[in-house]
Amino acid sequence: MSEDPGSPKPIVTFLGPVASYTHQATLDAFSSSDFTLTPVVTIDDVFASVQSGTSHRGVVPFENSSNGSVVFTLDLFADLQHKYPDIIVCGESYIAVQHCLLGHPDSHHASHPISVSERTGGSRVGSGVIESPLSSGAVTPTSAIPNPQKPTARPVGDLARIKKLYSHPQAWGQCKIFLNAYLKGVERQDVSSTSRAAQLVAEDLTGESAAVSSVIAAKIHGLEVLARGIEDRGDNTTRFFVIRKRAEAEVGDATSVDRKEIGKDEQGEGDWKTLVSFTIDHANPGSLAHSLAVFEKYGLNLTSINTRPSGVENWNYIFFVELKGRREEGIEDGPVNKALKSLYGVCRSWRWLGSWENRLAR
Ligand SMILES: O=C(O)C(=O)C[C@]1(C(=O)O)C=C[C@@H](O)C=C1
Repeated sequence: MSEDPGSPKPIVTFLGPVASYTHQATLDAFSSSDFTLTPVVTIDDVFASVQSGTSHRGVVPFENSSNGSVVFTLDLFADLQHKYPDIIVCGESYIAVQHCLLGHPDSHHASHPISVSERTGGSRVGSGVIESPLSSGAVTPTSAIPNPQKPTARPVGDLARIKKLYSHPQAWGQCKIFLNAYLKGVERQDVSSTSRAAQLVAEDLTGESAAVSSVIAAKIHGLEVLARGIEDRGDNTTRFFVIRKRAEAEVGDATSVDRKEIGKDEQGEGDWKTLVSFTIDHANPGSLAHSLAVFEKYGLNLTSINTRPSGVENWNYIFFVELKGRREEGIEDGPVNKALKSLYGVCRSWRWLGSWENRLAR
């Protein structure tokens, strides 16, 4: 991007504070010399800043390879309160997520020893010796679970002093084996991001709390890495979306669209992805099948499907499909455009949520 020294750099907001994984994704997608990278507290704040035009782009987590969808983000795309009608996806970024357990050094807590009797969970001892998870209840084979999964990471010190864990809810689900083996029964507090968790632990001078966070957050907050690589799978990866505000000319829902403006797909459908949400008449047998068949009809490969509550009626849903292909503005034809036009006949409402370059195809 060319820089005019006279004009301020465009703002990109991301789920902060700094050192969150979303921050890493933002640095992957935007150069800090061309953009002002601004942390905000919640994913909602990212959407709000882009919708209001305060920021040029936003970066939000969307999906983790082992723990699935980030439901907060899906709900913001579902937009049941009609707060974010113009938000669309315009890019993606994949970040390898290696979680660490961060805390204060053991010596910090030397004057507050905790006895074994204070422990719960079987794998924690207070002597400074790390009990092997292989001998803890968490990984003992039973007839129901003859081959329990064992953590590959081991703590570098005694975790017996840890009474409270902080992290983003997505992280718990990515570190189940380690947490179950070494910190079973320890109270968990959900916070807005993993870097916020590290910040809170740094502020807690009792030394009794720990965060599931990144090694970068450890450095920034002066915390010790008590265990490294505690995620269940070595290939743990989170996908992030870059979002922007739809321009006036860009239309994309069944209620407001001028159908002539629906654009055209270019060559190389596989190099692009598109996100669409739609709702159906749940009382009508086949309405979901017919909606999905529209994509098949135009040869579009669906790569994922998600649902969230519709907010209208219990057990009614808003469906999200991701497909390979691109919708472009101002051009008449193309399979994505045709599929979207055909959706009018079969679903209740739909919304185009963006088309972007497929980073996995590079
Ligand atoms: O908490 C962070 O650091 C984030 O950027 C959020 C988030 C997520 O929501 O998935 C991002 C990556 C990890 O999967 C865990 C948490």
